[in-house]
Amino acid sequence: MFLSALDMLVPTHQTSGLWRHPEAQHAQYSDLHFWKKHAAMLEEAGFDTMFFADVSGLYDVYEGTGTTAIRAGMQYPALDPLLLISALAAETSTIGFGVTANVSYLPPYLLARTFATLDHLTNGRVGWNIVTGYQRSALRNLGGEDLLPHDQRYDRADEYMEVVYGLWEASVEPDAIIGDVTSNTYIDPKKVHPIDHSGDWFTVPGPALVTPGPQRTPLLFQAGSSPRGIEFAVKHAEALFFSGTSPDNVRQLVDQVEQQLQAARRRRETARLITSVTVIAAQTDEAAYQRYRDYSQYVDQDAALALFAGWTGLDLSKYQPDDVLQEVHIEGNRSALQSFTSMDPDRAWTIADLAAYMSIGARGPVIVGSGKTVVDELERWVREAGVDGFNIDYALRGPDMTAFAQFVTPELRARGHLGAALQDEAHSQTLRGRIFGTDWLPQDSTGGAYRGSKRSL
Ligand SMILES: Cc1cc2nc3c(=O)[nH]c(=O)nc-3n(C[C@H](O)[C@H](O)[C@H](O)COP(=O)(O)O)c2cc1C
Repeated sequence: MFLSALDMLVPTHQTSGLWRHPEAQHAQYSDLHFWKKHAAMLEEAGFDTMFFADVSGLYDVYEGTGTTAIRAGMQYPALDPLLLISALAAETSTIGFGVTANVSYLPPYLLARTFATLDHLTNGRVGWNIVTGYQRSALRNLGGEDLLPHDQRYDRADEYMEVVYGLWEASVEPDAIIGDVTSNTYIDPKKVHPIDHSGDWFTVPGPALVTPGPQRTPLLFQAGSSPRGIEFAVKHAEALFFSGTSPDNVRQLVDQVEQQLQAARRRRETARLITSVTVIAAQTDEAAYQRYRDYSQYVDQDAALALFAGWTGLDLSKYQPDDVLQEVHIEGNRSALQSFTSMDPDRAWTIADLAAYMSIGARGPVIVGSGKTVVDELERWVREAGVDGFNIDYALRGPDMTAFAQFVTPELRARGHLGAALQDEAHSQTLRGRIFGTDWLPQDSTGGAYRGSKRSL
């Protein structure tokens, strides 16, 4: 079972208001010592990856201002997760690091350099969560006016991928460094190639600034599940993240992905389908429910609505609590809206329902119980939704993940769901190697096909 620990370098990621809980250590998000200990604990507990979300703007749609998000520490302040990864790599040896970086804000040449650098420094343990963004607030601060229309963002992202594949797969040959003292040649210039990319959105001659790391292309994650988002994911992603309120809800996405994989002649085993769940675990079911009830006293529903408003672009402050959320055309995060509308056709979600649901764990379910109860429920999700694993979210950052390690992973291990790859010492220790058994993108993947398409300087 693929196990990822979801987090973000912010005081409040998805569960709102709990920074006020007596056990909360809300300053942890900017504390390197906390992250180092946390990474080591998650690795020991058998997690495949830490997964860092990121946004580059303020959630300022709710009431037309960012006040609620700022007050609540709702994904604000947001530190840059890319800068944390080397320190965590030094503290760990097998866990991977999925990091979000946005193609709408960072030029592909620089993003390719940053991830190639991290691939070297982590010894091949970095992954990239490819996002196109949904916040106007971010773009306004980067010299832009407005987001591109939803589907066009993915068109541009497709071309972005051509550029980075060129830089990672086709620019510098892995054996370019020859270090030949006799001929005074550190790098063989014949093995360094321009990419000469010139397209609708980008002109990048190359060559890449960094030699390929152990994975060349970092493991590719993607989480958009609108129809265009799924099309993009099937073309590029190796780990696909979903979020949905029920196994039926997520099953619809899994079915769409599986059909499209088949249509693209891509084998199902080349993708890992992962859904988000918030877990509140304890020694017994009763103790876990006690924690859940305790947490519920602290939630901040306005902050939850500010998050949803920022995702979708819908200012929910203008609705009445009894108004039913409708599927409308939006240019923001379509899968967030569809989770509570078209993907859940048997239920009419009011704004009050949404606020209550979103307050703990945002779009995903909350699983509460002992290790046995939690693993029973995770197994049910695997059976009914058809997913390969989970992005584990928390309500309280430190205590809930520690409880997961203490109560849930021993049960997962006992049932044979964890740890096989880690015990195989002969196995490659890159992230892709551990998940798929191969360090580089397969040659028949979209990115792998770029390998060997060399040009001369
Ligand atoms: C588990 C998960 C994590 C995500 N993390 C981020 C993130 O860190 N930054 C971001 O901009 N979008 C993030 N998203 C949003 C998606 O990348 C995407 O923008 C969103 O689902 C809208 O895409 P769609 O309209 O194609 O559905 C995440 C989504 C999911 C399900």
